[in-house]
Amino acid sequence: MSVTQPGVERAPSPAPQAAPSGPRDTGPADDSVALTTRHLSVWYGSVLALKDISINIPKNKITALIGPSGCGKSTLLRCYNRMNDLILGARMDGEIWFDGGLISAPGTDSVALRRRIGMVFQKPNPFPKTIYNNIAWGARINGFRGDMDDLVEKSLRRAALWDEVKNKLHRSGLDLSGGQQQRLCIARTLAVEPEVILMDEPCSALDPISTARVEDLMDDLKADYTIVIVTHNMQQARRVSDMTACLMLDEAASADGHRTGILAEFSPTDLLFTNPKDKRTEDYITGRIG
Ligand SMILES: Nc1ncnc2c1ncn2[C@@H]1O[C@H](COP(=O)(O)OP(=O)(O)OP(=O)(O)O)[C@@H](O)[C@H]1O
Repeated sequence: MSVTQPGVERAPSPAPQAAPSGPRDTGPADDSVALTTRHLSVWYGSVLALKDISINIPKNKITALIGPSGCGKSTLLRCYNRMNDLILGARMDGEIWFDGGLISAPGTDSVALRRRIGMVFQKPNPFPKTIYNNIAWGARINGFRGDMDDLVEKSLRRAALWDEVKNKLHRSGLDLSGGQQQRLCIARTLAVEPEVILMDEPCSALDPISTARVEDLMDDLKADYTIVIVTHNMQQARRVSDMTACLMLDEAASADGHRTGILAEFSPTDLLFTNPKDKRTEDYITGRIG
């Protein structure tokens, strides 16, 4: 899908976006879609980082975001749980819908949103706490009042880590290997029972065996969760994802060292890698541009 929309370089007014008027708009009614992104553009200060992105992230599938460095993959990912709000000067225009709510609108409760749309980062970042408390702490501050032992075990099992740590739950999470730490972070995310899990290059710091374990886990998790993963590894995108969005640098808009990303193509992964519709996608996946 080639995306060219006139006029989108214009920076939006810093004034808050007006809430939809009239009868409450509940967004697109398609049960197979978890997140609908319409004409999303993102600025850092006056720099347009992402231009006019429209994609539907399917429910209970894995969607990969690929593309050259600086094309805005992480920026797009962070829009889905409003992590960009934490970056001074970042702002977005356009719409993101989730479960009938316009989550891109001002006034969205980003803390509540992040409970439903969790995130796993590039570098495993367990808390400097015990394995048990890595799970329990987040659940507790999110109001969990049930059987904590049960929740810890369930989350660790779901993240395929239980057998490796069940006899050392009160050792520090930092004592685990990198791959185990990443699965602990996934377990911590699962403990809050999100609906969507965003993963920003979750395997880039891991060895091939740990990577394979996380990929197997992702495949297992998609029965219950929607997953969006940023990856530089095209083989990984091919192995794990159902849909792939290939972002590209917009040559016309990227200037003075600033980079603007656009969507080149959003297709089922097997099609994108075997029969890309867009020449830029083809050039990227065949290594002609990087
Ligand atoms: N906090 C920030 N402040 C200012 N500009 C930023 C910030 N984060 C990202 N950018 C800019 O936005 C653009 C997109 O960056 P982003 O990290 O989203 O791209 P990416 O495709 O994920 O890159 P990479 O593959 O190298 O991780 C880049 O030009 C980057 O310099």
